[in-house]
Amino acid sequence: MTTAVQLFHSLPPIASLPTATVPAAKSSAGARNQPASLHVVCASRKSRDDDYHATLKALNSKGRFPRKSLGQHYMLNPEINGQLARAANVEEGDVVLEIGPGTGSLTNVLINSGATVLAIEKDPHMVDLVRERFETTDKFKVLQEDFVKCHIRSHISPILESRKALNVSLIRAKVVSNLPFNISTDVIKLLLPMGDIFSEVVLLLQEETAVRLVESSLRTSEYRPINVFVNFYSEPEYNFRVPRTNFFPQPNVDAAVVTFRLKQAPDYPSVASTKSFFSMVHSAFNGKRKMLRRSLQHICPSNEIERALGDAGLPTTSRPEELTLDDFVKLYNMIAKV
Ligand SMILES: C[S@@+](CC[C@H](N)C(=O)[O-])C[C@H]1O[C@@H](n2cnc3c(N)ncnc32)[C@H](O)[C@@H]1O
Repeated sequence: MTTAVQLFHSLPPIASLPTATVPAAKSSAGARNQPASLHVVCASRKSRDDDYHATLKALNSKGRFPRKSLGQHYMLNPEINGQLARAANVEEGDVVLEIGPGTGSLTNVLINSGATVLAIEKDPHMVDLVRERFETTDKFKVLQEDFVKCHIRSHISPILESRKALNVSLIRAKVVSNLPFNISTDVIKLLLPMGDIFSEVVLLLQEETAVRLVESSLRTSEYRPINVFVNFYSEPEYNFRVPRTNFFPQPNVDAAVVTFRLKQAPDYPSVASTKSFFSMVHSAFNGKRKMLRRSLQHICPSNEIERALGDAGLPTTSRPEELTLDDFVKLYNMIAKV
């Protein structure tokens, strides 16, 4: 088996690594392809922390080689970790959930920003690695669990409660993570409805996913129930693109940072039942080519659906990809029998 060290010797020296491009401030989604205002040299010459060599050294100390099945693409650029922390405005006293700390490069930045970090890591070897790395601080705890299966509320709530007992005004935690791409949709579905315990969710996602979640427009084939879901529970913002050259090993795709500012329950669109609302949205998209008056016939007769669409100011021939979140809410409130 190839070890990290063998691979390391087959890789180019740091000085020849490519340049990562990161805007200094949050950009609007539309600014994605404009020239960035700050050019950051990959594996910064100033900071050797968590650069290319340090990452390989850490992996080798445990005899580990990155596993594809665990989405192990480690961040080599400390500047991007800093940008992730800044996107969530991480500051002294914050409680941050990190999914998949890996070698702890982002964790280190979060702790140095003053946060207490709860990390959930599936790979037991990486759990050992970060546990040893941060053993001298009481601002770090790692649990060896599959995030998708763990009960995150029961882990975070006691930490927030203990803060309250100390009269600290912190009410909600933040999430900052460089995620394995293959669990990102599951993570988003789990976290976005938790606006009572999380204020911001900042994720490094596959770029295509980031664009689909934040920018998908009406009347395009990319517009899906997940877009209705994301806008129901949060205000998403595309922050910046992260070229694939910043990871080890290099993935086949670029990444991007997205911030989801979570709404709290009183700010959710008013529906009698979120469960039956999203069930209606899914039914509508199941018949993608169908008009709503047909695909939602199991909820109420088509003439009533036509009337409701008309009352909502929409054509009676509307299809799901033509409805905004507000349109779906209006339609649901007129036709659902909860
Ligand atoms: C993309 S790497 C990022 C590592 C580190 N955060 C970094 O920036 O270099 C993803 C990390 O998530 C871990 N991981 C993969 N699947 C996971 C899961 N279901 N639950 C928790 N952690 C997981 C991997 O072992 C790996 O450490």
